[in-house]
Amino acid sequence: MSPQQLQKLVFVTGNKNKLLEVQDILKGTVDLVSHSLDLPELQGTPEDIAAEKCKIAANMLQGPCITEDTCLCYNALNGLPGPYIKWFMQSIGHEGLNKLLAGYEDKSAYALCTFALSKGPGHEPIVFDGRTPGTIVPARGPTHFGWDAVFKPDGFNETYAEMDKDIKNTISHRYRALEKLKTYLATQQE
Ligand SMILES: Nc1ncnc2c1ncn2[C@H]1C[C@H](O)[C@@H](COP(=O)(O)OP(=O)(O)OP(=O)(O)O)O1
Ligand SMILES: [Mg+2]
Repeated sequence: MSPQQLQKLVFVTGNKNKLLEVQDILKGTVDLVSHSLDLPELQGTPEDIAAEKCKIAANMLQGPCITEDTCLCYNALNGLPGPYIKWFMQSIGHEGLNKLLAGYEDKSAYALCTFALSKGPGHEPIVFDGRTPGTIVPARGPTHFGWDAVFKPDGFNETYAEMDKDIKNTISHRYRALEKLKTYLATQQE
């Protein structure tokens, strides 16, 4: 596809690292414009949170946009901390995220990414999710990106933080959700 044909999308997020990853994954397929806003997030299912966040962003921008919400879900805790991972991470850190599972044999978890796309104010957002299963481990690797250091995806020995970015970006929850978004965008262009 030539650069002129690239579809333009506005990604609203307050998180620089997320933006970098999404730019990397969509490179060559979508012309991504970023808009930094810290959007309010309701409580509820990951889908509801992502959709509502996108509605608010579309209203604020008065135009089409995408937003993303990330969850880290422990199987032993029926999916919690889930969408509240940001606050857990800020309050109890990597060690606390491990200690939460101290009373459980099952250390398995999944990373869940939910993108929402709104065609503009008044349009119901469309939601795309991606999941990567893994295990919660004591922190390993650089610690600058959230909980990446405590999540070891299944089939790998490294944590997300230790992995080569090029590999992470082909197996991550974010990559998987963006594949669905890309497929949807391609059908819109036919
Ligand atoms: N790939 C990732 N690996 C590790 N941590 C992540 C990843 N993506 C996001 N995080 C962190 C950042 C946040 O602490 C939390 C997700 O909360 P979330 O509300 O989705 O992000 P955010 O508030 O930083 O940005 P946004 O403005 O898009 O909502 O998980
Ligand atoms: Mg947020």
